[in-house]
This record gives sequence, structure tokens and C-alpha cells, in this order.
Amino acid sequence: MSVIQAVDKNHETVRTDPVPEDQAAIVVENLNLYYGNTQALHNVSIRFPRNQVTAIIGPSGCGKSTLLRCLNRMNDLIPGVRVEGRVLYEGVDIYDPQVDPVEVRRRIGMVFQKPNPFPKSIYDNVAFGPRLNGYKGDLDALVEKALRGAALWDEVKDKLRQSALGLSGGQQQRLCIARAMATEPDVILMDEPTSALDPIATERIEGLIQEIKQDYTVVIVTHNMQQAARISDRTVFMHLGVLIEEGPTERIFTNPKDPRTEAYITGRFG
Ligand SMILES: Nc1ncnc2c1ncn2[C@@H]1O[C@H](COP(=O)(O)OP(=O)(O)OP(=O)(O)O)[C@@H](O)[C@H]1O
Repeated sequence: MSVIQAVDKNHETVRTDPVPEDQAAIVVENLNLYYGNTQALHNVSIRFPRNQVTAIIGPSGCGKSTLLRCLNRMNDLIPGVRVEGRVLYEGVDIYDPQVDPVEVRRRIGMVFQKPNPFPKSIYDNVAFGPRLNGYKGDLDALVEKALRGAALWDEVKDKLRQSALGLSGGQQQRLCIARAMATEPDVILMDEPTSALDPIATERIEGLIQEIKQDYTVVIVTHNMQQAARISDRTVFMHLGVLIEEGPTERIFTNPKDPRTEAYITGRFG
């Protein structure tokens, strides 16, 4: 591995093997985010490579979820939020006034910490997004494809009309992944998707994440460093709203360059 290291003077990010722009699904440039008068992100620049898993790690309150939510404009839904800078998705700034945030969220889907299926049937949960978007194709085939993609089909194929709320927590989270896949996105954002799950369900989701990167770009926020080490190709370390260090996961965990990254991954803070 060639190690190219550069320290950006403006926001002191240490980068190893930076992602070339043409390999990035999402490019974040000089992003600042304010909740009212409180600045939560400071001049963050980062590229998320296509068909890879990028993990965002860092101590509680460092801005991981805030950064993730910027990638599909979920922060727009929070009153008093102000965003400066650019987030380019396949070269288009998603914050451009011409861009429809609903379309952004169709292309860049999201899975949340707690499984949050709608109180509807399994089928209707998966069909919800495509129906909303006026999907004209074969809906049954699309639902099956999404459920297969989320490794849930075999468990639910005989009870598609039953309530999603009858599924286990791990199945519900895979259903939420299927629901995100059903709008045929390119990118799937995951905000601590296994923190409410038991170890077996967690292992299933982790395996699934590694499989789906063939078809999707995945960005995952996790508190669990072992999880980041197990499943991600690249790791991003944040602290106090600043992106401190990013690079190939193995390098971040074996040879962190910034003392704050080292302190965090060795459990000395956070
Ligand atoms: N809706 C909000 N309104 C005001 N401040 C917020 C809001 N959401 C987050 N913050 C603040 O922004 C900062 C970053 O929060 P964020 O949730 O992004 O961090 P995090 O790293 O994901 O934390 P955690 O690991 O605890 O989930 C924190 O100081 C938090 O208090």
C-alpha cells in the first residue's frame, strides 16, 4: 500500500491513500453545519468511494450522525439547521436549490439505529417507497428483489401480508434495509444499524453489509470500533466536529497518525 500522507492546514485532516475524485460516489467539500448558533461540523472535506464501506467513528457527540445526515439532506428536516459548503453526489451539489431533496433521498437511502418498520404488512413496508415514487414496473418482483437483497426473503416469503411488527428486531432491521433498497438507491447510509440488536442479528447485518457493497456505496456510523474494523474498507475518525483522520481501515487501526485517533482506538478516551 502506498501511503500518501497530507495534513490539510485548514482543518488538520490526516489523509492516507486519498480517494481519487473519479472513484467517489459522494464528495464533501468544506462543510460547516450549525444547529442555531452552535457549530457541529467544522470545515469537513471527505470523499466516499463507490462500492466500498466507509465507517465513521469517534466519541459521542463528535458529529458522526450530523455528517451522515448531511449526505442525503436529512438535516433539512431539523429546524434551525444551517449548512455551508458542498456535498456532491455524482458531481451534482445536493444542496443546490434546483435539486429536489426527495429525489436525493431516493438515490441515497438511510437505515436508522432502531428498526422502524411502519405498522403495515411486510410487503407494504417494502413497497412503500416505490409506490410513493409512482413506480410503474412489476412491484411484486421489486419487493422480492429487495427482500432477497436484504437476506430476508426466505424467512418472510410465506407471510408477506403479515404485520412487520411481528418480526424479530434483527428481521425488522433487515426489512428496513430492504425498504431502503426498494427505491433502488446507489448509496445506503446507516446510523448505528446494529446498536439495538443482539450479537447474532448483528453478525447477520455485518455480513449483509459486506455483501451489498458490490451494488451499493455504504457509509456507516458506528460506536463499535471492532465493527468498523471488521466490515469497513475505509475509516473516518471525527472529534469535536472536526474530521481528524481518514484512510484505509487497516492502516487507521494499526498505524494511526494523529495522537487523538490513537487515543480513541486504544480506548484512552471516548
Ligand atoms: N437536533 C439537534 N439540535 C441541536 N444540537 C444537536 C442536534 N443534533 C445534534 N446536536 C449536537 O451536535 C453535536 C453532534 O451531534 P451528533 O449526534 O452528530 O454526534 P454523534 O457523534 O453522532 O453522537 P453519538 O455518538 O452520541 O450519537 C452534539 O454536540 C449534539 O449535541
